[in-house]
Amino acid sequence: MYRDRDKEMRLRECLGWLWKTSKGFRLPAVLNGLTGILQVSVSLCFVWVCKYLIDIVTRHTEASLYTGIACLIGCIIAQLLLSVISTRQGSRIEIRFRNRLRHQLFGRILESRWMGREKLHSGDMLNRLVEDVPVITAALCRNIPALFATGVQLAGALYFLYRLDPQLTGLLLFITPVALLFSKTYVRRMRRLSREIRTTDSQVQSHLQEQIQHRILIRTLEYTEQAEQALAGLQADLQRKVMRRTDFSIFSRIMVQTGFAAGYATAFLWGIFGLYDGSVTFGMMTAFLQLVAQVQRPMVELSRQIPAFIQVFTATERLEELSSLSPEEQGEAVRLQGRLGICLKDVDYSYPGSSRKVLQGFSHDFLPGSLTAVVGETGAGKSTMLRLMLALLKPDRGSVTLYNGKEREEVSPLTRCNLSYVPQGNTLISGTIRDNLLLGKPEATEAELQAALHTAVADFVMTLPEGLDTLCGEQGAGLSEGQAQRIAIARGLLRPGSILLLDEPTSSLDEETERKLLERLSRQVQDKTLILITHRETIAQLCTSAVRLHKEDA
Ligand SMILES: Nc1ncnc2c1ncn2[C@@H]1O[C@H](COP(=O)(O)OP(=O)(O)OP(=O)(O)O)[C@@H](O)[C@H]1O
Repeated sequence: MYRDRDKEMRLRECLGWLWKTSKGFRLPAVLNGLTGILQVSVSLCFVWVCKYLIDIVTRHTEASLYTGIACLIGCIIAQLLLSVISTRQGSRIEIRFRNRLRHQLFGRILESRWMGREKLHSGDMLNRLVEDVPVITAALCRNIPALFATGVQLAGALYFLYRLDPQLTGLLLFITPVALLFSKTYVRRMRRLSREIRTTDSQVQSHLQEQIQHRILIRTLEYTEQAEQALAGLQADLQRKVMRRTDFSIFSRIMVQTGFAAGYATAFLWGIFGLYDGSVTFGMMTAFLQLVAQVQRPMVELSRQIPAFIQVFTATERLEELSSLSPEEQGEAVRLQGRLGICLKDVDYSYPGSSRKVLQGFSHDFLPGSLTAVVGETGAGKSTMLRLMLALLKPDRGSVTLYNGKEREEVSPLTRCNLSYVPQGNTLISGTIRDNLLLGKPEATEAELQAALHTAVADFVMTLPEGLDTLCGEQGAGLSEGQAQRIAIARGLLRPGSILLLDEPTSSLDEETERKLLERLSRQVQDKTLILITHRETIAQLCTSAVRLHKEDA
């Protein structure tokens, strides 16, 4: 009982989501459906004109043969034109809808709240954007409008056939077991199989993405063979599941198509005997055969489309999960003027699902214009503290406040514009060094770029043959760790925020470069408040103050 109710609810939710998501594309899709209906009407006219012409030439009807031929040519031209219009129109709506949906979901992923850990693997998210979005858009822009046209074609052909021979129509309907495809058991089983396939497909993509991204590491760990074996295992699982669904749909389709074949044979024999005893004209016989094809084509189409429609529900569930990722607070950025301080007061924080308090009753006031070193053993909560300042995480208790001489503002995603963050490790993106720097300040001048590079002790960039236009690969490939780190610091310096957060900025630098960096930062960045995480006491001593975090604080 419960499972049924649950499923029905989910189905309704899926339809609701599809309805909401297709806003702005429903009217064009309906218009495309109408073009399809028009196409169907013309093809039924064509059948009627054929019968009419044959009846004229076999002297069963008296009328103008030339008018009939003109109508026949008219039908053929109209069919061609409508087919061109509907294909063009369909693909235009579909690509626009696909782009919009992907754009919306991409935005939602980028804006979603981060709880210290991603809910879904990035490969899985990518798989949903690449594979599930087209399933939805094809269904809404092409398959559903085509389904309406198919329904009209079926109804029209059945009506026409009924007018010619009610008994044959009844017999055809009885023989075709299309209802099988609508049965609850069929739909339920198909949905389960589709869901399993999509989940495994995501696992394959996640595996591929992760192993390709870390292929050098994989090679150095001599893990290549195992990585390939793991892929083979996942792919074998995917293949098994796909074949299970294929076998199931072949079985259902064979049942339906056997009915169709029997229907065609029945209509043919019916006509033959009718012709023999004179109750059927040649025109009627031609119409019979054409109409049976017109009834069968939509039914075969329907039986082919149903598994695709069931996949729409699986895709909807997967995309709905992306679109329901809760977004961060949206609104106008709150920028505070002048030098800023940031004050943490009685802050407690534990990551979701963990009882361990990473910070407990932590208080410190990072004064405006100060240069503070945050030191502490690994795992003491240094990076967590920066994440709280950036409002990526929210304290369980206590407050984190930004202030200047006049205003105080609790940190939120809207105050993030006041902070500039240089995370640990290599964070360069593929493109030129200039592209990377401009991420910090898109309108920065050449002089500003060079000044930032100088402060970050990254003057080496200007000595490279291509200078600022030197290309670097993903994650700064082509540069040393220490070079990439300094370019990332220069990018952070360009950002307009008044507080600069540096998470272990000197981990890949030699002592001399490290000292130079610190000197330049303290001399040339006097309008900013600097907070830097370090493991080195020598660096801490160069700062104006130091905060020490201990694991036992937890
Ligand atoms: N996303 C997360 N989910 C759950 N626990 C986490 C998460 N990130 C960090 N932790 C835990 O929180 C604690 C503090 O981590 P944090 O990264 O803040 O330490 P850290 O002092 O910056 O360490 P390090 O010097 O090694 O960078 C650690 O025990 C870590 O296991």
